[in-house]
Amino acid sequence: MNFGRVNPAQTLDAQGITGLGEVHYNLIEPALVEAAVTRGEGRLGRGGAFLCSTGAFTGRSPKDKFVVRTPSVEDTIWWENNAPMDPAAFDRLHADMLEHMKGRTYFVQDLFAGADPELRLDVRMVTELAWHGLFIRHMLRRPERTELDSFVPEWTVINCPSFKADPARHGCRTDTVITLNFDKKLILIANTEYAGENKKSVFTLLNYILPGKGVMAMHCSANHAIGNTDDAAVFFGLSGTGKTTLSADPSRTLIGDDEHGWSDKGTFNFEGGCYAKTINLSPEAEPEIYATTSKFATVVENMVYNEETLELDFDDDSLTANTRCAYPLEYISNASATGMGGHPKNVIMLTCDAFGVLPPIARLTPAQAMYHFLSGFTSKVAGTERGVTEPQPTFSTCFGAPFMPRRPEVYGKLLQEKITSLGATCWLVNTGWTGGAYGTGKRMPIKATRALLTAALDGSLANVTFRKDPNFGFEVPTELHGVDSSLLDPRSTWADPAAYDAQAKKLVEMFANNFAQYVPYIDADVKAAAIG
Ligand SMILES: Nc1ncnc2c1ncn2[C@@H]1O[C@H](COP(=O)(O)OP(=O)(O)O)[C@@H](O)[C@H]1O
Ligand SMILES: C=C(OP(=O)(O)O)C(=O)O
Repeated sequence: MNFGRVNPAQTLDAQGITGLGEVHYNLIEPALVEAAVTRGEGRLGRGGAFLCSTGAFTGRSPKDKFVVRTPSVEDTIWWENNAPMDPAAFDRLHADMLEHMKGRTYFVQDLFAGADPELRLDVRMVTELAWHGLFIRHMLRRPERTELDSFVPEWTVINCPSFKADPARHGCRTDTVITLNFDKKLILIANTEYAGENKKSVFTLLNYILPGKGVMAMHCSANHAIGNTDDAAVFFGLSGTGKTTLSADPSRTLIGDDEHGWSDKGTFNFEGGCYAKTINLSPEAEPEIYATTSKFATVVENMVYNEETLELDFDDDSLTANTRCAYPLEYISNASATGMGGHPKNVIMLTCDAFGVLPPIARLTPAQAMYHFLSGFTSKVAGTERGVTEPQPTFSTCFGAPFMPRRPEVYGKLLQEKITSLGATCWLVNTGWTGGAYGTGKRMPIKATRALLTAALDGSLANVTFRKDPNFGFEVPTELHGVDSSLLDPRSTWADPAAYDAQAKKLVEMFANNFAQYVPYIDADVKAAAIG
């Protein structure tokens, strides 16, 4: 065994995981890159980035996710998105995985999940792939080397892509499984190489634990004004809607790109790194993210590259449209050193509207914000979810349904309390289509989205004229210097305004049908803000 830095009383043997071959504890980046290359998991790219392809397993599927039906969580889990698994089936899966793991090499990373020392979770990630170890070392928060001597993992995640589950024996739906057991404080991941599962499983866990402590857990990015942590903003959004792109704003300090908590003290990142989409990434529109793809140890996942020159092809989606790079936060020049900010002054909900109906930005009342938060109207974009090859309109509650194990109203009420008591301004931002639906219109120009967000965050947008939208009831700016005014009125961007009206009417009906499920659980003001 190769004992790297680890508390000797906390080896895997001490945790009852015995019989493995080599175990590498807490290797640092150069050693992980070397191990991954030596083991043939991928190759060194430009600048020392690590290039890997995960073949068939390039995305997530909601079918893979489970929470074990234990008495401690049964009444509080939202089974719809996290299917129940029988504890006995979990035990069989655990035993079979450990048997399969015998004699094989594993990589252990002991990490913190949560920048706030009072709320963080000490997590041990056990990965079969060296590059998964590298990925999660970028993505979670790295303890100081000295802190490892006393590190005691509270939760353990075992990720073994070479193990295939058996639905009949393990109580799952396919041979891929991601399952959380709150009694055993153990997460098992099998038969997927998608690196995103490593981070999203820990996210799901925190999304369960933190609301129990009165802390709002959010699928959002966050930043704050330079030199003023109190001027913070959060950007909710399902995968591919622009959390990473829009939070990496050179005029603001980046807190994080994907997972945050909102406590009595303010905002804090769960993570220590970013996981950006790289499909069609351009150095002009996103220079900082582009630059990370050739930095040392950045994990470049599923991108096609020239075998000789190692040049990355940003436009090639032949492996998947879910091409990614994972890098530590400090690779973005103006990232926060603490991962913490004040209470958000602005709450932004990013929606990728594939119908091309919603305006590029709208101001919401707190009740409208709650309505849109619970509705979560957006699109699944190509690639992240297996089988989704073009934008697929969806209502993903809390803008992150796959990761929210409690009932949506739990998150909704926490958010509503914070928005109303702290007086945050709320916005809905369409980063999806304009000028027509997907197929006829075009994607909202990033430049326009950025200009509108800059004006919303610096307060100047509040000074322009707003109109009330006849379909959705929210307020829409009619002009902003530097943004083509016609973009602000989506109806005028369509070649056929009558077709716009018909599509808007359909969307209003979709909102109403979807929202019926929340009506029994919500307050009168949110009911009054309902559309349709
Ligand atoms: N108007 C827009 N706003 C934000 N992103 C856009 C826009 N138009 C196109 N994009 C693209 O959409 C993708 C957004 O991905 P990303 O920011 O990683 O999403 P998330 O972090 O929410 O998963 C990027 O590839 C970005 O280039
Ligand atoms: C990593 C994912 O999402 P995001 O793009 O929001 O980070 C995911 O959904 O697998």
